[in-house]
Amino acid sequence: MWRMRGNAISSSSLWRQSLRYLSSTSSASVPSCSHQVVSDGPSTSSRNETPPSTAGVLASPSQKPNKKYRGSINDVETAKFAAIADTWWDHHGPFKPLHAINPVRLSFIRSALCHHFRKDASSATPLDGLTIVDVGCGGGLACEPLARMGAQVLGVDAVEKNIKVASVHALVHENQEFDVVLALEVIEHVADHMEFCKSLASLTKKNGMVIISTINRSISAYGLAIVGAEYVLGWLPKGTHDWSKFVTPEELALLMKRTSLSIEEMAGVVFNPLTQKWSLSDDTSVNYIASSVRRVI
Ligand SMILES: C[S@@+](CC[C@H](N)C(=O)[O-])C[C@H]1O[C@@H](n2cnc3c(N)ncnc32)[C@H](O)[C@@H]1O
Ligand SMILES: [Mg+2]
Repeated sequence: MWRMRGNAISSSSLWRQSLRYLSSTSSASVPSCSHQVVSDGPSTSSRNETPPSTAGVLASPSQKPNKKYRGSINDVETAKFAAIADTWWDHHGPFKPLHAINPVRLSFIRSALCHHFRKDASSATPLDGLTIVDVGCGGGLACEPLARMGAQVLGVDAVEKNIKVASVHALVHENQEFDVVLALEVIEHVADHMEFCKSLASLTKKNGMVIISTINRSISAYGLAIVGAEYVLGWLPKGTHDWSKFVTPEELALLMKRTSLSIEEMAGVVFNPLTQKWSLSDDTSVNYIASSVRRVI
């Protein structure tokens, strides 16, 4: 059984961290995220500038899948993201909901990582020394603040337009493993949940952490995340989500277990229409986030 996180956690401190810049792992075979500068120093990118240029991909559909990573790419899903890739950093554009939940999920991630890796949560750069790969990073909304918290962050994505990285095949081929593997709002867009989870596990060091956020396959999620967000409020383009591809917390726990990952903590990410604010909650009926650990066998 995993533990639940019920209290809202302030995330405003995230934005007051002293600035560190996104840096890649040192291996030449691991390409860098286009939002980053490789060494410390002033960033060459900013949130308001043009989105990342294009180049590599997490796993191009045209590439032959290898044993460890079979891609799990759904072309219909990735086409949706390719079509709106120029809008990642528009806070009022199609990715508005991701910008809105970002501080909340970052606070979960920060706290889970500090707890698991015994890091000093009061430090300005509590994630110093940790390597993170953000799978399905999109425009890098999570990469940048995590790098400012001291982590070395690599963003990879299935859509070339989203970010400039080489194929995850290269990562896996090189047996690249990370302390932390993130997949935020991605699993509901992949072709095969199990294959995707296997690839996440294969990128994780023993005792490393995998953090996934997604949407529950519940009636409330149909009403709020699809009818409400896409058709009534217009927060997301119509057709962004397919209810049948959502994953329940129980299914996620089973997927994790089958890939040697065990869920440590889970929290709901809820919207309060009165305050118009998002917070962490024990209500996982719609959006939720879970941390899991790759157990040493
Ligand atoms: C809803 S967006 C989330 C972006 C980012 N993680 C965030 O939360 O800000 C989903 C992203 O997953 C990517 N994606 C979809 N299928 C993928 C796959 N099989 N492997 C890697 N990325 C994938 C899409 O291209 C898109 O950028
Ligand atoms: Mg989604």
